[in-house]
Amino acid sequence: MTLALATDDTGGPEIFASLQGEGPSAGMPVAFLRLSRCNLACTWCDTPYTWHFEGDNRPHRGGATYDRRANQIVLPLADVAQRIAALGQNRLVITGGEPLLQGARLAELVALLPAMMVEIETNGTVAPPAALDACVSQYNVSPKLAHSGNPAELALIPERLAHWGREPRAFFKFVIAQSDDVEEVLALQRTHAISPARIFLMPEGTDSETLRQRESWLAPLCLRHGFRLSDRLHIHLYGDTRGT
Ligand SMILES: C[S@@+](CC[C@H](N)C(=O)[O-])C[C@H]1O[C@@H](n2cnc3c(N)ncnc32)[C@H](O)[C@@H]1O
Ligand SMILES: Nc1nc2[nH]cc(C(=O)O)c2c(=O)[nH]1
Ligand code: SF4
Ligand SMILES: [Mg+2]
Repeated sequence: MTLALATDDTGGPEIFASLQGEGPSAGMPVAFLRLSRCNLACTWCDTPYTWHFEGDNRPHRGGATYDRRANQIVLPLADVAQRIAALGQNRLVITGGEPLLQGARLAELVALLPAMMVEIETNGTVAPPAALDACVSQYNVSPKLAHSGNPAELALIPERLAHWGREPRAFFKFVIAQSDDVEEVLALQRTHAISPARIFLMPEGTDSETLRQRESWLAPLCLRHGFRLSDRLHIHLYGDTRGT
């Protein structure tokens, strides 16, 4: 059994140690595993190399294209597990791309790992299989608002959002580019009765200046609505660089 992984700048698998830069565990030292492929196509995605493969025009869900010859690495689960264990961390963040597209294989991967907390970054559109769900400590769910450019019927699936709303291990992390985007968050919060303490607003941006500027108007909005603010620590520390 194998996993399809994103590659770093050297062409190797994107498995690395870093500080979690976003959400409830920000600042924690963790191991990262970045998988390839996504079912959405956010206009501002900071990892388009995981899904926007060139050289093929076959249609793919969300308007992206999919190329079997793409720059992704397919590795046996045992090799992935060995590389993660070698990082010596006690917490693993699995991201992508959309990692739950390979959910069944992830369950097999976790079974090969030393005991670790497992955190999943997801766009919230794909259900985790029960075998994986049983090993997950935390879900960081980032539903995509209109400004992401995805059709709402693909990005905001009501029964999926209702599931995450009921899931106590799930935190919501909304990417915000303009203050108007928060109206959509408030509507989703009301519909799914989500406590504001489980909602993070995070500025869209891949450089410190943009993040700081957007945080200047996001902070008062968080105060007004009881939401939490997420910075993007890794951007300040390392810039928009693969493998960090
Ligand atoms: C690259 S995504 C991978 C996981 C999953 N596909 C998702 O969207 O949650 C990881 C996180 O980065 C966020 N993100 C991606 N591009 C961003 C950008 N330009 N500015 C701020 N956050 C961004 C996503 O919303 C998500 O929370
Ligand atoms: N340091 C760091 N923290 C992160 N938190 C979520 C990330 C992601 O891309 O899912 C990410 C990332 O790419 N790097
Ligand atoms: S859902 Fe996540 S990986 Fe997919 S395009 Fe959007 S931000 Fe990128
Ligand atoms: Mg990232």
